[in-house]
Parts: sequence; structure tokens; C-alpha cells
Amino acid sequence: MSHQALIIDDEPDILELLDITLSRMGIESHRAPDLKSAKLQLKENHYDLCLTDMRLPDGNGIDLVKELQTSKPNLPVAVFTAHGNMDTAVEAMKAGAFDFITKPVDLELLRQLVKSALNASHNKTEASSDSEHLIKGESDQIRELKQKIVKLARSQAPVFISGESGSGKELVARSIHQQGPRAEKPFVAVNCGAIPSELVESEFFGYRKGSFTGAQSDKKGLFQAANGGTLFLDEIADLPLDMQVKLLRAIQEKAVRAIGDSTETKIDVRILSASHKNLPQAIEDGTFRADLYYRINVIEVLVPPLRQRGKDILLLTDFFLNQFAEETQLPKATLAPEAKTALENYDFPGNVRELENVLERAYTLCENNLITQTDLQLAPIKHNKISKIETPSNPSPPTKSTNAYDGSVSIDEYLEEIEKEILLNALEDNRWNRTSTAKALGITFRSLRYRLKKLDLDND
Ligand SMILES: Nc1ncnc2c1ncn2[C@@H]1O[C@H](COP(=O)(O)OP(=O)(O)OP(=O)(O)O)[C@@H](O)[C@H]1O
Repeated sequence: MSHQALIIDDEPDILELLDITLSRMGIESHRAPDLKSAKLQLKENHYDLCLTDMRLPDGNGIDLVKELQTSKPNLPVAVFTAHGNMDTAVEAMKAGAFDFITKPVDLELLRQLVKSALNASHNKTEASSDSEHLIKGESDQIRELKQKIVKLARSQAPVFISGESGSGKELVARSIHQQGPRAEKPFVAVNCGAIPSELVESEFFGYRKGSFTGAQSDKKGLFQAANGGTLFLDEIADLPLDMQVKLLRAIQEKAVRAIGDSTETKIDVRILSASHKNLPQAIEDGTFRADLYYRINVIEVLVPPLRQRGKDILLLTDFFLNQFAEETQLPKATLAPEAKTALENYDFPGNVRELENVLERAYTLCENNLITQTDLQLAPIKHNKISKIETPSNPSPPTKSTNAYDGSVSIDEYLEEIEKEILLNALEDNRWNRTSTAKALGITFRSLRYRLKKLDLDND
């Protein structure tokens, strides 16, 4: 059965052009010059794709995008925006639009967009099972995250993934890619902090032969390598400022220019990015551009720290122990009860990656395949969870939320740990925004800064 699309625009020439392009792709299109007629047709027919202009004689395309999110959540809607008007594009994607395309319409980009959209609606049934495989966890936080991923996978909007180091940000990015219409195309992950600043541009955009000494042949950049697929920019906060401008341009124009090239090449890449740093803070500090943040952060996903995932600690433990046994072809290790308790009480500053490393080391060290608390070599009290109660938005007095003081460390150290815990929880709750953290804690900004410094938490 051939696909059907609804195209909504008040300019007959554009409708004609779209109709011809789509019919060459085997897609039958219905035309609507305004919202009223579009809504009528949406009621009467089944569509696989909807393309709408933003400004229509009887209203705004974005209202239709919003409405369709509830009435037809599986129908991909893309919007046309005036050239250079990224604000509208961002607004439309936040409202649930699948993607945007600027006018005058580039037919190559249009064809790519249409293919992605059709794949997206085609893929949705297989989607959720993939994520189950990749991201382990049954906690409410992880369930919610997985549901969000299924939705995000269908859109083409840039997603910013925030979360502590080792919490699984890259895994989330992979999952979004794998469940989306680009799954068959490349997923290219790049650690922005690991590329020397003088090489960033050529790594990203490539270069032409002879463009500088040593450029002996053409080289493709990461954007080109990811064409049709997804480019995952990890540690994006580490990108040098001049490169941030070029990245912004590439995202806006959907085009890149290799070093030494006189022309731009259109590229179709979905941008996912991540950082464990607080980007709003980086903007305040002048190390990150606000306009780039606005573009890459159309949708934000927060990966929760492992210590907030309750039963997932032991579930992941089991998963990793199974994995080690499989890899080594040796019997699976078991955990002594006190080792289990120690893991459950540990706060994992390095999150899932740390758990994996701790277990791998313990698996190697343990005797008779039984992992004891000693084998785990967890950091001393410094990193232990003192409180099991998550209080930060309204911190209760330490006496309520802490275990009894047992004299194993000095009282000062003990109190410092409590203070640290409260500060970290409050920071996390306020997305590392210091101004709101101070407010939530009822202390001044200066006092918060002083405490962070004193407790050696001021490392950003
Ligand atoms: N929910 C999970 N289920 C299974 N494995 C996980 C999960 N979360 C993370 N991992 C594993 O933990 C390790 C770290 O994850 P990942 O690299 O995605 O974290 P990250 O947040 O991107 O880290 P960084 O901040 O250092 O870039 C990887 O080996 C990953 O496969």
C-alpha cells in the first residue's frame, strides 16, 4: 500500500512542488490551503506524514502540531519555517514536531526528511523492546526514562542529555538512535573534550586535499560520517568557543563546509549531545554560548544518578556478574549478604561505570567465587550514603535523616559528610544552579559558595 501525506500551505506553487516531489517517491499527497481544511481531511483520512507551513491564513501551524500530539500521537508532523528563523523551528520541535525544513525548500533535504518520517512511523512497534535490552533497570526513574526515549526516538529534535559522569548518557543516546528511523544509519559518538582544539574543525567538517600542509587527500569529517544517522557530541561543554559558532551554523543551515572547500554540503544528521557539566553555569561563566545551548537543548533528558535508583543497584550487579561469567566462561560469582548491603548503601559518585569497575575488580580478587565486602574495596565513609532519605528540596535537620553517629570517625568529619550530602542533594535537585540551590537551602549565594569551597565541592 502506498503512503499518504497531508501537505498544508497557502501557496499553491509550494503545494505543487511538494506534490510532485512526494509522488516521485511513491507517496500520494492531499493538499490543504488552511487549517480548517487540514483538520477536516485529518478526520476523514489516514496519513503517514503531515507537512505544514507555520503561518496559515486561519491560524498557526504550531497549534496543529500541538493538537496532533494528543489526537494522532503517531503521526509525524514536520513544519516549514522561514529561512533563518530557528526560533520557530525550536518552538515547533518542543511542541512535538518531528523535524523542520526551511524555505525555500531544498528538495534533497525534503526527501531525507520524508524518508526518516516514514521510517519513524514504521519502526514504532519494535522500538520499546530494544531499549529494554540496552538500558538495564526497573526503578521508576529508569522506566520513565525508557518511555521518554521511545518518544524522543521518533522526533528529529536535538536532545541534550544531562547527568553525572558514568550514569549512562551515551547509552541513552544510542538507545534514542537505535529506536528511531535512523537506526540503520551510522551512530557516531565523539568526545569533544578529547580532540585537541586545533584539530576540532577538521575532525568535525573534514578537509580538502591540499588545503594545508599535510592534507594529502580529502578527509571526511564526523558530520559527513554520520550523514543520514546520528552525531552524538559527548562532553559538549568542552568544545572551544570558536568551534561552538561553527557547530551552531552547521545545525542551523543543515550544511557543512570542509576546510579548503568553496561550497557547502547539505547534511542530514540528528544531533544528540551530553555533558556532566552544568551548561547554564558555563553560559554564566562565559565558556559556553547561550545560542548554541538553546539549539542543542530543544529537549532535555536527565539521566538519574545510580544512588537514586534503589533496587537497580542489585539488578545491575546481577547483570554485570552474568556478563563477566559469560566473558570469562567461568561460573558466575555470588555476593555475600554484607557485600550486598554495602553496595546498596554506597553512593557511587562514578555511577554505573564505577559499579561495573568495582565488580570487575572484586570478581578477579574474590575466592571461591564469593564476593565479600572486603573484595569490593568501596571507598571509606567519604563516599558512603549517610542518608537514605532524599530531602533536598526541603532539607530536614540532619538528625532526622541520618544514621546514628557511631564514633568511627571524628565528629567534625561526620558533620562535614552530612553537610556535603545535603549540599549535593540540593544541587542535584536544582540542576546545579547555584542561585536556586542557595535559595532552596535558605542561605545566601555567598554562603553556599563558601561551603562548597570548604568541602572541596567547588571543582567546576
Ligand atoms: N542502565 C544501564 N544498564 C547497563 N549498562 C549501563 C547502564 N548505564 C550505564 N551502563 C554502562 O556503564 C558504562 C558507562 O555508561 P556511559 O558511557 O553511557 O555513561 P556516560 O554518562 O556517558 O559517562 P561519561 O559522563 O563519562 O561520558 C558503560 O559501560 C555502559 O554500558
